[in-house]
Amino acid sequence: MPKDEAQVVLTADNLNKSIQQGDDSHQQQTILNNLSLTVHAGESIAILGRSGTGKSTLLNALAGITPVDKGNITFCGKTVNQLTEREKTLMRRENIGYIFQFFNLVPTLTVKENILLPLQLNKQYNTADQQLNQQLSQLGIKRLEDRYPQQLSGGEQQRVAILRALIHRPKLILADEPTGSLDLETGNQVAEILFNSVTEDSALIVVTHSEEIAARAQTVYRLVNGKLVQEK
Ligand SMILES: Nc1ncnc2c1ncn2[C@@H]1O[C@H](COP(=O)(O)OP(=O)(O)OP(=O)(O)O)[C@@H](O)[C@H]1O
Repeated sequence: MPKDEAQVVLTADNLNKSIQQGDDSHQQQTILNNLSLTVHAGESIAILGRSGTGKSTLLNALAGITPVDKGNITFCGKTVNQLTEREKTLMRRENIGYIFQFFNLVPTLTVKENILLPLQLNKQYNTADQQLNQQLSQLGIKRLEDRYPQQLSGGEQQRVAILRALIHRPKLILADEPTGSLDLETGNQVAEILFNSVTEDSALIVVTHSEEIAARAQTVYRLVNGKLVQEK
């Protein structure tokens, strides 16, 4: 289906976000500058950009984690800015799979428990076990399923975080440098799983420094001076 005819999953209209620089409250750094974005169902988007330009801030804003100073975000027909914190938590839990740059695994849960957590929180019956076992094996972490996060390397934690973000088949997957801690081969396997998980009802936004990962995406933007410049 042509992109323009597909259902819209998320729109961001004229987002503005500045942060205070250092201790001087008069010095502001503009991170998002009238940034707009439309995400269609079935779409995969890569966002490139230099370190510190605000890519993680943008993902956090889209997920309703970081408030913006001005602008509107609509997700699944709801205006995110108007939701209560509780409603935003539920929205993320049910409809967003977020792969954080620093993984954010729950230290007291095993690998398998971490991955299954979204299903448990959503009171969803686990119908994904066979597929999960296959993905754990594919990513070389099946043998680690009973370990705790602190017993894993960074790259192993990253793979757990990826499977956890996908388990509840979210409408929107937000991935912040999902292959940053992985070798080339494992990174490619992860990218395969990530891009294959986009269905005609869901979408993926991946922040990456890797041109190879970006090349897999349908749409590529670069974040420059607080705005998204389309490259593909
Ligand atoms: N909690 C915070 N408080 C103050 N400034 C912050 C905070 N988080 C990020 N920043 C600043 O906001 C800017 C954007 O940071 P962000 O993490 O969004 O960039 P990024 O493009 O994701 O970087 P990287 O590619 O290095 O991960 C940076 O200048 C950073 O120092």
